[in-house]
Amino acid sequence: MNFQAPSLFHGRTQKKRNLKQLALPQNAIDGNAYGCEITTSAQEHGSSNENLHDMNNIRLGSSSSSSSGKLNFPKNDASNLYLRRGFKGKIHLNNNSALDLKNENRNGSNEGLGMVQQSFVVSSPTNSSPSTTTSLNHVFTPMDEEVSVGLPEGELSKSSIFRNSDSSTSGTTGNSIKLDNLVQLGKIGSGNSGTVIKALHVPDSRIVAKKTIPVENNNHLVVNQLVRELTIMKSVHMHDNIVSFYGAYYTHASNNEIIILMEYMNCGSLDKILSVYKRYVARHTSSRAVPWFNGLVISKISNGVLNGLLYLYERYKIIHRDIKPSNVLINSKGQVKICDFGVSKKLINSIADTFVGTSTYMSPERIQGNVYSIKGDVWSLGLVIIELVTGEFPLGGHNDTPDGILDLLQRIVNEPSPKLPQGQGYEFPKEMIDFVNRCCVKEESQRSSIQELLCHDFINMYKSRDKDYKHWCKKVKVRIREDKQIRREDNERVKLEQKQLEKAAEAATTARRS
Ligand SMILES: Nc1ncnc2c1ncn2[C@@H]1O[C@H](COP(=O)(O)OP(=O)(O)OP(=O)(O)O)[C@@H](O)[C@H]1O
Repeated sequence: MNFQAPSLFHGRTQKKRNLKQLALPQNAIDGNAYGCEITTSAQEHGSSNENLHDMNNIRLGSSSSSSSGKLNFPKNDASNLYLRRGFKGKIHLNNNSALDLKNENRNGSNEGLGMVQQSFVVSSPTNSSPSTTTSLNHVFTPMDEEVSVGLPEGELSKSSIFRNSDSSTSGTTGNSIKLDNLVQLGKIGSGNSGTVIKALHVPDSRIVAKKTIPVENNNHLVVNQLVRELTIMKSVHMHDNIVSFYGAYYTHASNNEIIILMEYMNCGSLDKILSVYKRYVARHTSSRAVPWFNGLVISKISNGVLNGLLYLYERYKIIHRDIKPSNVLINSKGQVKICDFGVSKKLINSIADTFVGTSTYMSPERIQGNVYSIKGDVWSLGLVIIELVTGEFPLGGHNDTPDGILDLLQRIVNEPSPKLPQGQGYEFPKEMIDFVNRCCVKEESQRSSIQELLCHDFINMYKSRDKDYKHWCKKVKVRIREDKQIRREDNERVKLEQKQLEKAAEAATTARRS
């Protein structure tokens, strides 16, 4: 493979976190479909190679003796390289070329080691043909060029919708994001309407979530309706409990798709956290795992969701209509935010299509086609809380799976209101039990309003516990990372075992033939 020494340091130093970006040209690393391998050696300044392969992150250089090691990259679009201050060494690419790495202290000494992060990009080579290019433009996987939606005359033009929100009450999101300036970091998840990936916005080192919604058959009706709804989303100013919207784009790729850029929430959605918790419990069967979703956490989540809903309604008359665990996001700063409001699901999928598995958080009045108010979202919140603390969707779990959507819908309408379980090892504060009961009232007019719930004792009793909740979020973040690592290792093990089995089968066939 041809390789030219790249301009390693892609300028920017983040002041706050002392981050620098290190960019390798796309083809600098001759990776294969499964990633690439880098050999490192740290011989100078007495740095040793810690070889801490932490997800996409590699940490180099700890304290004393010199050493070297191999680092295998999984198939990633980007990775981080952490160099301790004072680290000096070489990074050997598997094409026999080497890059010098230096991270000297200002005084050039090795004292006061501090972590400095260098990010570089290892693009998964879709086109593995060698290239000599060193242009930084080639480092970043270029996205499709955004194009006009082709709205009918008089409708919103590209410029009015396909830019990020400009100003807000609590600050500004600043410049618009260009898709070309994004580097994909990996898939976060996918839902009924599309796929969400994590991406790095290179100019300001901001991590964003990029949601792609395919629009089948160039359906202009759908596109135009989405554009109208995205316009509403764009107009929503920043709020502590609403995921910030950075922009929306319509692209002509192999298929047409709408791209929505939004704030990345680093602990993910409640459904994901619940899954991580379940796996954590399964791995710690011997020691009784402390429930993650305790009174404090549920109170803070409820408070965040209710405040977000109230803001959307009072300021914009928006009713969310789709409160469910995957639409409530958390970050390690202790923030709770709701997402996915405003984009009409019915345009993308019918109710039956959106019904996956055994859950729907729709209120009885909505199912029955009655007038739907913001209290429908209160019902959904009640179900979300029950699901978080029991680990099961309340109207369909515990080995009592409904027979399809019609059975589930009739359960919601005809069966008694869902409640928090009592006994069987469950213990909840009485305030929490009352709170959930007030959310899960089937008769809409009897159900508590958002304002009433925000004044409930269950919300007030944890008001002064922000610090504890923040601590919880940080811990959850660590557990998510551990879970990812364990699952990655498990996958690798399974792959290896499969390979070994295939080899053994091949050897047996060869032996039989001969
Ligand atoms: N801004 C974000 N930050 C971090 N993770 C996100 C963000 N937005 C979405 N996700 C994650 O991506 C997953 C997929 O989101 P998406 O909105 O496509 O579908 P969904 O909400 O799960 O289902 P549906 O399409 O039915 O609404 C979510 O479950 C969530 O875990």
